[in-house]
Amino acid sequence: MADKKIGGAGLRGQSAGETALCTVGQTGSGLTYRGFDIKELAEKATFEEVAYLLLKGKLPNQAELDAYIAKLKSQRGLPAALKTVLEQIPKDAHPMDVMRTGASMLGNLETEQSFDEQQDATDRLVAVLPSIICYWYRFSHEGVRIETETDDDSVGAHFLHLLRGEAPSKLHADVMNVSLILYAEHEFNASTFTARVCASTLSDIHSCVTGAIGSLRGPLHGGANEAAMAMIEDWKSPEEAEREMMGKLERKEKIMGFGHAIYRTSDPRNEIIKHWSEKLANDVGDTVLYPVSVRCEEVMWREKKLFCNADFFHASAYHFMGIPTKLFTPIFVMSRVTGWAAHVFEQRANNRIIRPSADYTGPEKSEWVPIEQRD
Ligand SMILES: CC(=O)SCCNC(=O)CCNC(=O)[C@H](O)C(C)(C)COP(=O)(O)OP(=O)(O)OC[C@H]1O[C@@H](n2cnc3c(N)ncnc32)[C@H](O)[C@@H]1OP(=O)(O)O
Ligand SMILES: O=C([O-])CC(=O)C(=O)O
Repeated sequence: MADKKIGGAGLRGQSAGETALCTVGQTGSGLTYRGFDIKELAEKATFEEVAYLLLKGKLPNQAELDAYIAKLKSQRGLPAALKTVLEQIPKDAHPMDVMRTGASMLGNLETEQSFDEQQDATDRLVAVLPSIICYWYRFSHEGVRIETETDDDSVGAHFLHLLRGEAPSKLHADVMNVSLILYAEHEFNASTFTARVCASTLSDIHSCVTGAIGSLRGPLHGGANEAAMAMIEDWKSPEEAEREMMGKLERKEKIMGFGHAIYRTSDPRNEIIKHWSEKLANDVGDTVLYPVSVRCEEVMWREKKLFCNADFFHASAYHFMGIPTKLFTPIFVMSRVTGWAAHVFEQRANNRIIRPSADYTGPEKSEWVPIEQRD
């Protein structure tokens, strides 16, 4: 891993623009949002403060934060036409596809008419994405049409409340808060880059976010938390986990939740979410899933010097809170929408259409053959 070749495939190691939002791996394994270390934010901030920091450029004072939270709380309702669309989506649809459709439909109903509306359009998205996924989930799985307004101040507690029909415990609300902070922003990752490419054509914010959701969905990116859970959920002991992991490595399978395009020795988010996963394991009296996860981490480091990324211990943490596996990646969306939008604002403020070149590998000259003479 240490002598990884930079450049070439995947644009790795190449700068594709400037950002004042985030540094990834600059100080070894560090992560900062607008200069604030992720560890400090995870310990001291609320997700709403972090969202404000990313979107509005500074930490809010108390009055600003109160007003921001009040605004988000007032915008959780779903337009009737959006509810109708969500009710058409089948139960077996992937929730990320529901998020994608929800963001896109909102763009039809509440179109961003000018870039002056970008902050308001983003606040609306942050407020309403939990409503979109929970409305669809509860309707398709339980046949109920839920009210999407709650009294919870935080996005995380609000999401759990909608999902379960009751306010969460303080522990669960705290874990959601940290989780949303950890997932909020990560420089030029694939989904954010998607959003910036879309923004560079001067497209609307809903198109940028809809495209970004599509990029986040894949198992090499945000979908890894769900894929990691699918892998570990059947393993009944650390010994079984070790055997299975060794088999996967021998077969040269990719193991989801490990490795990173930028970090080389660790992902700073892992230590934080792992700590919360352990707390939740103790809370629910788990003696299997957490030790299995820890063994996976040990085996991957021992065998391949590959480390857990942000997604791996998110799997067990969400599972301990009773969140259905297929809703894991939509939670990532609820958080990362703040980073995506902040990058869209940045792109718009200093825009040039993103249009790289390609190295051509096709034929030099092709002969035209009339259709009736073709093989
Ligand atoms: C929030 C996030 O999006 S974090 C990322 C979430 N994604 C995952 O967890 C999916 C699993 N991980 C991966 O597929 C990769 O590590 C990625 C996509 C994250 C990064 O990809 P790259 O930058 O191409 O990885 P990198 O160049 O460091 O890989 C080096 C070698 O390690 C291998 N490797 C990297 N990750 C893994 C893994 N999880 N399991 C097995 N082997 C791996 C690669 O196959 C490569 O081997 P090779 O040179 O023989 O092909
Ligand atoms: O930066 C990346 O490539 C992926 C990642 O960890 C993230 O988007 O949070």
